[in-house]
Amino acid sequence: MAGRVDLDGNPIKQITICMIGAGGFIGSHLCEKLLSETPHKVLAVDVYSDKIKHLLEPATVTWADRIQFHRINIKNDSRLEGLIKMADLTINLAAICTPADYNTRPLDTIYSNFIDALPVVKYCSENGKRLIHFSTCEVYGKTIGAFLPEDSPLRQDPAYYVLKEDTSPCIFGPIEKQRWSYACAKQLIERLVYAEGAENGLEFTIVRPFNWIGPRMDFIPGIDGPSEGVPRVLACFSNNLLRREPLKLVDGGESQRTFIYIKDAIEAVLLMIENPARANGHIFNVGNPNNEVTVRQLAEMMTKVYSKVSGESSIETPTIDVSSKEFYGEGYDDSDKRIPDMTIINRQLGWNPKTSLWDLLESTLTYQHRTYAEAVKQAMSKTTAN
Ligand SMILES: NC(=O)c1ccc[n+]([C@@H]2O[C@H](COP(=O)([O-])OP(=O)(O)OC[C@H]3O[C@@H](n4cnc5c(N)ncnc54)[C@H](O)[C@@H]3O)[C@@H](O)[C@H]2O)c1
Ligand SMILES: O=c1ccn([C@@H]2O[C@H](COP(=O)(O)OP(=O)(O)O[C@H]3OC[C@@H](O)[C@H](O)[C@H]3O)[C@@H](O)[C@H]2O)c(=O)[nH]1
Repeated sequence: MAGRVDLDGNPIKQITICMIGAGGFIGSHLCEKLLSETPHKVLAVDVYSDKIKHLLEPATVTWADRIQFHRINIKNDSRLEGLIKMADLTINLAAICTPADYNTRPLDTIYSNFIDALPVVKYCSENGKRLIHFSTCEVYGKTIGAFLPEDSPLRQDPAYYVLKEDTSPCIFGPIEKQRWSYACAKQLIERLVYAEGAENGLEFTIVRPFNWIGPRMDFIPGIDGPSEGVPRVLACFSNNLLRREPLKLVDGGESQRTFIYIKDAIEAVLLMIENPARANGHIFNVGNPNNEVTVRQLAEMMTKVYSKVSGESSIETPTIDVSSKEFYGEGYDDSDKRIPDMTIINRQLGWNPKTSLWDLLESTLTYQHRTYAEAVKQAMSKTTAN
């Protein structure tokens, strides 16, 4: 760790980071990276700590003095301001961010993504502290191309679908499509952070993750989360594969996504943390434009990869179609296509993703199989016995 320098060759000083939502998927990987590869200190804030338990158990770690866990619900805890004051940088990851919640729990979604984030922005601004705020690629909503006629040749033109931080509009559906409650709340908090920068000099960076995936994402229903819960697509499909049941394709699985390996994405976040002069005042897309698939193609690839890593043949009918109303309920809608433009992050931080979709699925599904296969088998045999 000695002699670490930033992108401009200046020595990197040790800092203290208040990480809110540190116990989640992204937070757990970021904590791991900071503790194992940097000298920085982490004040980890979350209501859960299961995903960072391995980093907190003193017997196993050499960095025990560099991480503190604070079990705090940021909705209503006066200790939050004190922690932000103690830190040089605050990273806010806390949010309700699973699509199954957006249309079924729109109030919780809006409160979590906007109202609960307000004090964090305010405390950073008032105390002159730097903030890295996690937004989402969902703020782009649908592409302009989605509104062109099906047979329009312009649909092939990147100008109509590549998503650019400084020029693309945010296109959401009508209010009754409550899917957009999340995107809209995230958009408003982005505008607030940006305005605090413009009017009060807040030093900020906004991150727009494009489908980061990998180990520890969400939960497997009935194993380490509620049996009726609906996680994001990686965990939904992993659950189906573990239980040897067909993967459910919502509305034909035609939506397109670009998936990035969590470990590649975390490299980008570390560059933002350690290069404030290059990251402050910017909004960054963080994704892998080379890993685009339809959800149907994702299902097919995950089926093949899971077969390889588990040694089990795939089932006869690997996928089934299901309507969004049946799967998510009333008010669901979808982003059609999400390709991040990489100009700004390339220019400011010289960062590029590395891992192909096949490779990231292979390591992630190996993890899923090792972590869950036995527990799923036991849970299923119990259900059959009953
Ligand atoms: N994973 C992705 O691909 C992705 C994509 C776009 C945006 N994001 C954004 O990145 C951030 C982190 O996402 P993630 O995938 O790690 O999600 P996650 O659900 O795994 O992590 C969020 C964490 O925040 C905590 N949290 C929520 N409300 C809290 C509160 N009131 N007080 C304290 N802790 C609270 C949760 O307990 C959880 O551990 C979110 O803001 C999300 O919107 C993620
Ligand atoms: O079992 C499933 C689950 C999901 N899907 C589909 O797979 C696609 C991806 O679904 P995900 O659950 O990963 O969620 P989305 O990509 O729509 O949104 C996510 O993207 C960015 C983040 O802000 C959030 O983490 C989340 O909103 C959607 O089209 C969804 O309808 C299925 O076809 N079957």
